[in-house]
Amino acid sequence: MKTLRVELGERSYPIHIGKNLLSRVPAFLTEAGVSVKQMLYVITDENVAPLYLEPLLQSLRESGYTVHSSVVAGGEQAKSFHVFERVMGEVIAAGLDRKSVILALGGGVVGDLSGFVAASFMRGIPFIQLPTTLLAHDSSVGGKVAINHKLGKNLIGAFHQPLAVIYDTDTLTSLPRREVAAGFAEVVKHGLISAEEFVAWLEENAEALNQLEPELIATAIERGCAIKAQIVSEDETEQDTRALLNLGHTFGHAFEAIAAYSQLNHGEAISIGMGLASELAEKMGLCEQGVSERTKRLLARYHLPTEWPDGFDPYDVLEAMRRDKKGVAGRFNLILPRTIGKVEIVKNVDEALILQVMRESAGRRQK
Ligand SMILES: NC(=O)c1ccc[n+]([C@@H]2O[C@H](COP(=O)([O-])OP(=O)(O)OC[C@H]3O[C@@H](n4cnc5c(N)ncnc54)[C@H](O)[C@@H]3O)[C@@H](O)[C@H]2O)c1
Ligand SMILES: O=C(O)C(=O)C[C@@H](O)[C@H](O)[C@H](O)COP(=O)(O)O
Ligand SMILES: [Zn+2]
Repeated sequence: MKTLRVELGERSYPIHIGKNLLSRVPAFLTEAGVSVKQMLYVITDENVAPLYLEPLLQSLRESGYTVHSSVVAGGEQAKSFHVFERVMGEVIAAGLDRKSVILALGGGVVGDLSGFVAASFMRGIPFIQLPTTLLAHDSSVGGKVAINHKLGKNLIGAFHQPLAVIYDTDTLTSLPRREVAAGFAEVVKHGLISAEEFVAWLEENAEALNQLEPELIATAIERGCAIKAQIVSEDETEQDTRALLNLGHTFGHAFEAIAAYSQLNHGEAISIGMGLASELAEKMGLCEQGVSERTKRLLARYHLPTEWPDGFDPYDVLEAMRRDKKGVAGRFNLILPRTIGKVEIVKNVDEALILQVMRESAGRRQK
C-alpha cells in the first residue's frame, strides 16, 4: 500500500492506494478518528452495490459500527436534484446526526453526489471517499462536490474535503472497458498539465496500462493523485492555479450538458475537449505545431475520442461554454497548453476563434 497526503492544514487527509483495502476500512476509520459511536451511511450505485456493498457493510457491522446505506442509479443521471433529494430523505429518515459519517463507495458520480450530501446535511458532516473507478483517482481527491443542473455541469456544489481516501485498486478489475478508457482521460490530463516525462511514460506503456497491468496502473494512479494533491494543496478553492486541472473541461462540460448527461461520459467529453484546446492553442500561437497531434495520438491510444461527436452544433456548444465557472463577465477563460506538460490560464479568448476550431473539427468529422 502507498499513502499520499493532501496537505491542507487542519483539513489534511491521507490517500491510501493499494490492493484489498476495502476489507480494511474499519482500521482506516479508527486511524481517521471515527469511533463506533458515530453512525455510518454508505452511498453507492446499482452497479457497484452487487459487487462490493455487502462485504463492506458486514465488516463495518462486525467491527461494531451502526451502518445504513442508499443505492442510486448508475451513471451521470444520479448527480441530479431529484436523486439528491431522495438520498437526503433517506439519510434524514435513518437518523443521522452531526457526528455521523458518509462513505462514498463508487466512481466520481457517487463521490460528487455523496460529498454534496455530506456538505449539505445539517450544514456539513464528515465523509470518506472509497473510489472504485480509474477516473475517481481524480474525483476522490480535492473536495469538489456537486450535482448538475440541466443548464450546466457541477453548477450546484461546495468545497468539502473528505476525511480520507481509501482506494482499493482491486475494484478496477470489474470496470467496463469504456469506463477504463474514461479514467485514462484524467490520467493523461494530469500529465499534460504538469509533467512531460509522465506523458512520455504514458506513451511508452499504453498497451500494458490499457490491460490494467497491476504495478503500472498503481504507478499511474499514484502519480495522478500526487499531481492533483499538490495543486489542491496550493489553491484549495480555485482562486488561481487549481483551474489548471480544468484542461479540456470548458468544452467537455458543454458537450455533457447539451447531451443531457448521456451519450458521452465525462472522460470522453474532456478528451474531445483536450483535443480542441490543443488545436486552439496552436492556432493562437501559444504552443508549437505538433502539440495537438501528440495530444490526440496519446488519447487515441487509450481508446478515447478526440474529434467532434455526432449530433452537436458548434454554436450550441459555444453558448453552453458561457456557463463555465471560470468565465467572468461573459468572457471565455480557458486552460490551454504551452507545450506538452505545461498549461496556462488564458483569459478572454476570442470567441470567433473558439467557434472556428470547433467548426473545423466538426468538418473533419463529416468527411
Ligand atoms: N470532484 C472532482 O474533482 C471530479 C474530478 C473528476 C471527475 N468528476 C466527476 O466524476 C464523474 C465521473 O466519474 P466516473 O467516470 O467514475 O463515473 P461513474 O461514477 O458514473 O462510474 C462509471 C460507471 O462505472 C460503474 N462502476 C463504478 N465502479 C465500478 C466497478 N468497480 N466495477 C464495475 N462498475 C463500476 C458505475 O456504476 C458507472 O456506471 C463526473 O460526474 C465528473 O464530473 C469529479
Ligand atoms: O478538481 C478540480 O479542480 C478539477 O477541475 C478536476 C476536474 O477533473 C473535475 O472534472 C471537476 O469536477 C471540474 O470542476 P468544475 O469546477 O469545472 O466543475
Ligand atoms: Zn474532470
